[in-house]
This record gives sequence, structure tokens and C-alpha cells, in this order.
Amino acid sequence: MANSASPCVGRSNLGPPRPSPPVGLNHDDASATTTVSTKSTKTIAQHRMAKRNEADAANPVAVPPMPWFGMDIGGTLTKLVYFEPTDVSSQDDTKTYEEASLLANIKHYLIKNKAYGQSGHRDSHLEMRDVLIDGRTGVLHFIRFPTAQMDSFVELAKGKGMANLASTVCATGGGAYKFEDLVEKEVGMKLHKFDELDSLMRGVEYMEHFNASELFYYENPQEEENYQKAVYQAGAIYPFILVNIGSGVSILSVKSPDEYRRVCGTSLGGGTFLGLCSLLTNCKDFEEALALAAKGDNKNVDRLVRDIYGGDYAKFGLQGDLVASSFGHMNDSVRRANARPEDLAKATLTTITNNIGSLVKLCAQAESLERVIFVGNFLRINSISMKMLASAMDFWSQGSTKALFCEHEGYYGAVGCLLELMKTP
Ligand SMILES: Nc1ncnc2c1ncn2[C@@H]1O[C@H](COP(=O)(O)OP(=O)(O)OP(=O)(O)O)[C@@H](O)[C@H]1O
Ligand SMILES: CC(C)(CO)[C@@H](O)C(=O)NCCC(=O)O
Repeated sequence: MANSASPCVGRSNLGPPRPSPPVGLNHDDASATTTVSTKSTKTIAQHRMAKRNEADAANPVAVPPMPWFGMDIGGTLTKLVYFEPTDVSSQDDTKTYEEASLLANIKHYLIKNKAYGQSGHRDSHLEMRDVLIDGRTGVLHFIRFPTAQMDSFVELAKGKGMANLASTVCATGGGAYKFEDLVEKEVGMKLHKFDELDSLMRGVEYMEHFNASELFYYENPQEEENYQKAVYQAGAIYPFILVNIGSGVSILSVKSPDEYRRVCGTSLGGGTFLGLCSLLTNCKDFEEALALAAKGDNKNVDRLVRDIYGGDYAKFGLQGDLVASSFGHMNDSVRRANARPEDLAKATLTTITNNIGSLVKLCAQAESLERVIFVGNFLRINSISMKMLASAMDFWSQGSTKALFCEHEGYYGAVGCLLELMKTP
């Protein structure tokens, strides 16, 4: 639940906070849920809703003042989620006028544009309308920029007088710690810090609960010609393995919205893909790396089982076209000279993706879990890896483990951190 003593995002001069409204998704109100989600009943979510409603009734506290931002400052990308209320005119308390002019300012800076400087982007295609957070209705906006540009962001925020709009901003990710002093000193804004994996969990819970078409999977993932993306509508998602593929990779075993463990991790993640690909192909960004990979053939770079066996290694079920040794051909000077940047990009993507797939398979087996949810920006516009992961999960589990992917894959931490403050104490 929200607590006005520790605002997520807020202006100190906006007057007394509003009392918490009786309904709202963040309070997990059952009636609100049925109007926004077509998903079937979820026992754990219902139990949680009931718990929250009880706590709300027993201990009504205020929602934090607007504006509401959530910021996830990762090793590679900074993700910013902004909640734009659309019910301002229906609010009848004394804050309306002040709130409206404040929100108009933000609209002018953030929502009117799709690009900010050289490298900031608003993912307008991901925008979510008519969302309910703590009884407020609005639009969620999704913005990202490279964390390496933090200095420019700080300059911009300072120049625009961000501290007059929001005195405190919710932040998560390693950068919430690393840049805390800089933001406070230069912009005059406090970062209200939340743990990145707690925030991730909260984001997943909210998004899959709220957005009926958030999760998807691949039908017939092992069939090259016949696979299809499909919305996951099965309802229950807990328990599951959660794989966050950012710069590095964290693998969590999730029992319920409030119970998880980080069971494994690997430094071979999205940052490794982009780093190695830049080294090997001179590509200028993630988009170019993926475009190269889409045109490449990793068989020109990787040594396959059939390169070693002349066919399958049938005794242990290793098919001939399986990669036996990633980059295994690259010690051969002729093959090395013939490998195109496209092939190197595809081999790099395959190496990183397969390695993550193997680790996830082991984790799912060790935890006896049959659903795996993949998040993180490595999977942004990366249908090659999603398809590979879906196919690998299906193959290794003989169809029993399902790989699920998410429409807002990179923004869960930022959404969750915006919501963290409003959870039941
Ligand atoms: N526009 C982009 N620029 C750079 N990397 C991108 C971009 N889009 C997708 N990526 C991929 O996403 C990865 C970063 O993912 P994400 O934002 O989830 O992680 P992060 O929060 O920065 O890292 P971490 O959680 O490890 O601190 C990059 O390493 C890269 O593989
Ligand atoms: C360090 C974090 C958690 C930062 O998000 C991430 O990059 C990660 O999980 N890296 C992998 C570290 C490891 O377990 O080897």
C-alpha cells in the first residue's frame, strides 16, 4: 500500500494526499479485474487480492501524489515508465488544478515526443490505455535510453527543471545505487530505491494479471515451417521459472507473487551478445546486430555434431545438425576468412541463446517446474532467440515445459518499481 511518508514519485508541495480509493487494480480489486482481464480465475492472485483488501480496509492510507514514474537503471538500458492519469477532470479534490498543470508539463516533455536526443525512445506501440493503478485510471508510457547516456539525461532533467515536477522518483536496477548521488546533486531529485528482482516480480504479477494478451508462446516450436505465435490464455502461471535476460542473466524460481529465489545466473547475457557481435562484425547497435544475424548462417562458424560424427550421435540422441562446438570452425583459417559478418552475428546469437537455454532447462528440471517466463530486453525484437528458446524447452522436456514470452519484456522492473510503493505493508 502507498505510504505518503515515503512517496514513490511526488512533489512535496502538492498538498495533502488523497485517501486511498476503495477499488483499483493495485489493490487487486476483484471487480476491476473482471472488467479488464479475460483470463480465468487464479487462486493465488485471488488469495492475494483478498489479503490486500483486508489490509486496505483495516489500515487505509494515502496514495502517493502525482506524477508517478518508475525507473529501472540497468547495466545497458534505462527504462522509464510513466503513468499518465486520464481521470483528472473527474477528481474533485483541491489538487485538481495543480495536478492538471503539472501533468500538462510532463505531457509536453514526454508524451508529445517519441524520440529524445540521439538515443532516447518512447515505445509508443507498447503504450497501455485504461490501466488502473490505486484507483486511478490512465495510460502507461514506456521510454528507454542507454544507461551510458545517463549524463545527458541528468543534464536534460536539470535543464527542464524536473525537480519541480517530481521531487522523488522510484528507481530500481544497479543504477539506482550507482547514480543516486549524481541525480540528487545535479537534478535535485531523490531516488526512492527498490530491489531490482522484487520490482521484476511485482511487474510480472501486475502485467500478466492486467493485460490479457501480455504473455505469448510458440505453437509447434520445433517445426521450422509451421510454428505460430499465440496468446497464452491458460490462466494460472504460478509456479514458474523466471529468466531475466538483460546485460547478464538472472534465473528465479517463483512459487507465488511473494515467494521467489534467485537460483542461478550467468554473465553470458544480452551484453555479451552485443559486445561480442560488435567486436566481430563492427555492427553499430543492437538492431544492426539482429539484422545481420537474421541473414546469417551459424553453420559456417559453429562445428556441428555431424561435422564430427558424419551424422547423428544416435546413442545419446544428439542429432547431426545440433551445434557440437560453438565457433568450433573458427580455428580453421580458410573458414575464418570465409565467415561473413552475418554468419558471425548468427553464431554469436546462437551461442548465447543456447547457453541460456541449457541453464534454464537444468533449473526447470531441478525445481520441477513446467512453465518458464522469459523477460529482459535481449528478447526485444529478437524473434530468433525466442523461437530458439521455445524450441529448446520443448525438445529437452519432450513437450512438457512451456516457454512463455512477454509483450513488454524489458519494462517489468520499471513497472514493478512504480507499483512497489503501493503494496500492502
Ligand atoms: N536499443 C538497445 N540498445 C542496447 N541494447 C539493447 C537494445 N535493445 C535491446 N538490447 C539488448 O538488451 C540488453 C539489455 O537488456 P535490459 O535492458 O533488460 O538489461 P539491463 O537492465 O540493462 O541489464 P542488467 O539487468 O543486467 O543490469 C542488451 O544487452 C542488449 O542485448
Ligand atoms: C548483476 C545483475 C543482477 C544486474 O542486473 C545481472 O546483470 C546478472 O544477473 N548478471 C549475472 C551474474 C551472475 O550470476 O553470473
